[in-house]
Amino acid sequence: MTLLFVKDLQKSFGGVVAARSVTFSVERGEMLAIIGPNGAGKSTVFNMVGGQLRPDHGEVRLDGQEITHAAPQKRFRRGVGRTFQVAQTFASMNAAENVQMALISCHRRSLGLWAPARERYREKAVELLAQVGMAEAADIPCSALAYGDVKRVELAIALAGEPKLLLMDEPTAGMAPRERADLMDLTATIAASRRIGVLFTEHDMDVVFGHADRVLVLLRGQIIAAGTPDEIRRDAQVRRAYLGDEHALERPKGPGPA
Ligand SMILES: Nc1ncnc2c1ncn2[C@@H]1O[C@H](COP(=O)(O)OP(=O)(O)OP(=O)(O)O)[C@@H](O)[C@H]1O
Repeated sequence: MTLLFVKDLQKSFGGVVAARSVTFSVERGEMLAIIGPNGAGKSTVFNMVGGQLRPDHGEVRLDGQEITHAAPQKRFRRGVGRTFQVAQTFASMNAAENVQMALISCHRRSLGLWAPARERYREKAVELLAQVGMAEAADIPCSALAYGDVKRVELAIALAGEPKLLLMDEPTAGMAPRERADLMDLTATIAASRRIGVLFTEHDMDVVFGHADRVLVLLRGQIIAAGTPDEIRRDAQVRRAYLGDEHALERPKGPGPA
């Protein structure tokens, strides 16, 4: 069964139609990018899937179950995880404690109260950090980590909730080019091995064309194209939408200097 199915989503703000008849799906293990010029409606669609915005019309289904009007917390329990544009870790806590907090909040009902918080889920947290290449940073405060490493810790935090679908809002914003490629390679490997569907918005075309399995292009709230990175790069309507930025759709040249 399709993991995420979005049908006919519609959202207006006053007179502005931010999303119009938006229909798409995400399969398990698939990386789907939503792109489009500024104001195209990417955040609007993304937030309707995450539950931060209520659609005027249409439906959102996860694993066949309707979640169109479910609050973000309920979606989270159903398997929708999310990372944000700006990393959301607690700077004063170390990497392991940040992941432990996420694990404690995910498993809160099955916990006894006698174990000190510092020990709860420590092993599982370090295991998750190892999966994102950060096991050695377990005891380092997040405030002392490089930004790219904080984003990896954030990925481990998102994985603590065992998501079926991971929403990533501009996952590589603020990162150096090599760090971007590394984070997205890691995300793709984890998505494939755990069969997690990943829906992400992204302005960096190297990231999109280098890491998405499929790309959706929005323009003025409507999907104008959907396909593989190569199909999208060749699409005349998409090229016109990006007119004025003629390099935006060029083939990535591989990782540049960090
Ligand atoms: N809360 C809001 N109130 C009024 N208008 C809004 C609101 N949110 C979005 N819009 C409008 O809806 C349209 C789509 O906005 P949206 O933020 O979804 O685009 P976007 O593709 O994410 O843009 P960007 O790349 O600049 O982040 C824009 O015209 C925007 O001004």
